[in-house]
Amino acid sequence: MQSIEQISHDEYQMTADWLRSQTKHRPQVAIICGTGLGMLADALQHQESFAYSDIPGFPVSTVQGHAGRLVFGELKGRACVCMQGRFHMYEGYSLFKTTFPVRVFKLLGVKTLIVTNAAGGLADGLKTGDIMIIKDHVNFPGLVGLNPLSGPNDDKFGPRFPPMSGCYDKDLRCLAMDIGKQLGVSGLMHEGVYAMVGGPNFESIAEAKLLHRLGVDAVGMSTAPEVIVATHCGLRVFGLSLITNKVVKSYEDLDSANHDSILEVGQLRSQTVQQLVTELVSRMDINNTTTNTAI
Ligand SMILES: O=P(O)(O)O[C@H]1O[C@H](CO)[C@@H](O)[C@H]1O
Ligand SMILES: Nc1nc2[nH]cnc2c(=O)[nH]1
Repeated sequence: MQSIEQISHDEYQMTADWLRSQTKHRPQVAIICGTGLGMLADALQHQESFAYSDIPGFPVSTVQGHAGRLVFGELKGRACVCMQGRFHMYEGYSLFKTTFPVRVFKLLGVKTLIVTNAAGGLADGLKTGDIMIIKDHVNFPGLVGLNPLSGPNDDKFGPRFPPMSGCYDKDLRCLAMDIGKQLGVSGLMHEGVYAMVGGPNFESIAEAKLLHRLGVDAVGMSTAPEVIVATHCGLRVFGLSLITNKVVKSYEDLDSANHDSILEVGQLRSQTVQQLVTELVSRMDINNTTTNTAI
């Protein structure tokens, strides 16, 4: 079990207040950039950015490909905040710390969270470079009690037992698929189930076969805790995985996953993912939220 080193409401509030005092931007959409996808923030106009190390209470990024900056700005006139770098359990952070920014975003007035990640493809139909819109997740750490909502519930954020069915907003998933068609990239686009594992090692072949048999389409080491915390506090969520590698599922396959080529695939698809997210933000119903009631 994780140690329950809970973060108080006041600590989230203090970080949100500090950010409010430093920038005039009032974001309605937050975007978390996955490994190799930090360029999503480059599309923001009228940027103001803060190194994580300068933000009170924020953890710092330790993974290559995660710049460690919070970037405020606008996408087609819509106020956004972008995390250029996320926090992972395998870095040694508690799940409360890995998800810390999500509650800060809620306190800043964000209504929609867009999560992106690099993931290994397990489904036969997924190729390297494909984009998988996340329709659901399996939170493996959560199944054994490692959950960012463990410990006393903070009712100011949401209920003790939040439902997770429907946590990836259906309207946004449909809109993303339509945008993919209009951008001429529907051949790259799929919908599927993402599984979070703890990492930092990539899967053994037996683990890969197991995940595949369980119905997992893509696997990574992030995202599910952020989505759980966002859903708990009533944020609408959209998620996408860039398939950066095919997970090795056969003892005859001599290939193996590595972080450098994962970063390269991010680079290769940067423009497409950027266009997709920009269009999604500009065309989403900005005032629509989930039915989950919270502050
Ligand atoms: O999930 P993101 O942060 O996109 O990164 C994925 O890629 C990294 C491994 O190369 C791991 O951190 C994994 O989770
Ligand atoms: N666990 C895991 N995470 C990844 N992130 C990017 N690719 C992979 C992968 O194959 N497995």
